[in-house]
Amino acid sequence: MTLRIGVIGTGAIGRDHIRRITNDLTGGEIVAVTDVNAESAKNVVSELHLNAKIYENGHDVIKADDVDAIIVTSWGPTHEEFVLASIAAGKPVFCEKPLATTAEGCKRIVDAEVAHGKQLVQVGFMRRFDKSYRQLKKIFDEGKVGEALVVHCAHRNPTAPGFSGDMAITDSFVHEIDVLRWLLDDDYVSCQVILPRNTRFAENGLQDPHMILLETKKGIRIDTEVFVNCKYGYDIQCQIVGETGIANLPEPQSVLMRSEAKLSTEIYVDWKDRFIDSYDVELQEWIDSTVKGEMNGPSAWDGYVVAVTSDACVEAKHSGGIVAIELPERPAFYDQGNNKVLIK
Ligand SMILES: NC(=O)c1ccc[n+]([C@@H]2O[C@H](COP(=O)([O-])OP(=O)(O)OC[C@H]3O[C@@H](n4cnc5c(N)ncnc54)[C@H](O)[C@@H]3O)[C@@H](O)[C@H]2O)c1
Ligand SMILES: O[C@H]1[C@H](O)[C@@H](O)[C@H](O)[C@@H](O)[C@H]1O
Repeated sequence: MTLRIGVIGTGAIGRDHIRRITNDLTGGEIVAVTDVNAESAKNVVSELHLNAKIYENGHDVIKADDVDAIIVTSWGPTHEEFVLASIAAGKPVFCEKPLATTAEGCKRIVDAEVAHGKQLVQVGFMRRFDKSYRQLKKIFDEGKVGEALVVHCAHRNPTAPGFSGDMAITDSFVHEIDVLRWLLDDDYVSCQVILPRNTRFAENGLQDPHMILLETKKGIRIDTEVFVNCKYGYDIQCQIVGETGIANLPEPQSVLMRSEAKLSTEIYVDWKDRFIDSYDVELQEWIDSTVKGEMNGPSAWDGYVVAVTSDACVEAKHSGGIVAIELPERPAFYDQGNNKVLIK
């Protein structure tokens, strides 16, 4: 069976997902697209040679009889509305992060999904599908470094065009919030944000870098340097310090060069290149599981937890204090074990 997919938002990542589903993946076909910028939707259809209908708006895509599942890749503030409409229509929906821009919005989605009675929502936290994170999780789960005590991370972008306010937390650090609780099988209880000396390359009054500290239920301490104008490249680091050893996130594979009196390897500069395989795996698994009527990726509950944690980090940044992270009890609905990504 081919999954007939409607895409809402044909900007950077929407177009990229359409391209991979059309050219690289199997089992899915883009049959409907829309964008508030009609020209963008038209260009995607013609440039990628899609056999897809262009709709006036997202709600018409969701309602279309020949659309089995939805991908939401519009701007963050529009996600909640389209995800709620997809649940109301009983259609599976893959929503890029953020699930909603507020924790309350994410909770409304969780409540709607629970009331619907079947998991329909997957959130686009692609690091869980990254080969290197999966290798790290496998080593950790096999007990090769013992129980985790401390985790050191870095999230570095070369530049941050369009960033303002707290986006280093709400747009970038959200990936660590998601992937670390998945990696460690734990949840957060508190956070603190330390503001180091600012780089002269930070624009629009941005603070850069941030040092973000998280404490988990099991007592693991996590420190992350989020540095979005680091200049030298796109660099994601993660090191688990365990009771019996240390496990590092593998570096992306790259040719080791001896040239001009230097031993060197390249560093990616674009997150799209660093995570290209992860997006492929993420969407292939989403298509495959959706066709089987399952939902295996990051759930609406995971999207909600990220939003609550990210709000707490923003509060901690502005207050300078340690902020408690409080979550309601996870609904039993999400305990069914079908929202765990299987490790390959
Ligand atoms: N998982 C990741 O690593 C990752 C990476 C990049 C972006 N994202 C997320 O994906 C989303 C899109 O990001 P982007 O970089 O593609 O942005 P973008 O601005 O390039 O594209 C967004 C598109 O949505 C369209 N749009 C906005 N409102 C709409 C509406 N109501 N209906 C239809 N179309 C609408 C815009 O016209 C634009 O073409 C963001 O939420 C972003 O955080 C996730
Ligand atoms: O910091 C960037 C992240 O590393 C990417 O994965 C994208 O989410 C991008 O939107 C962020 O700006």
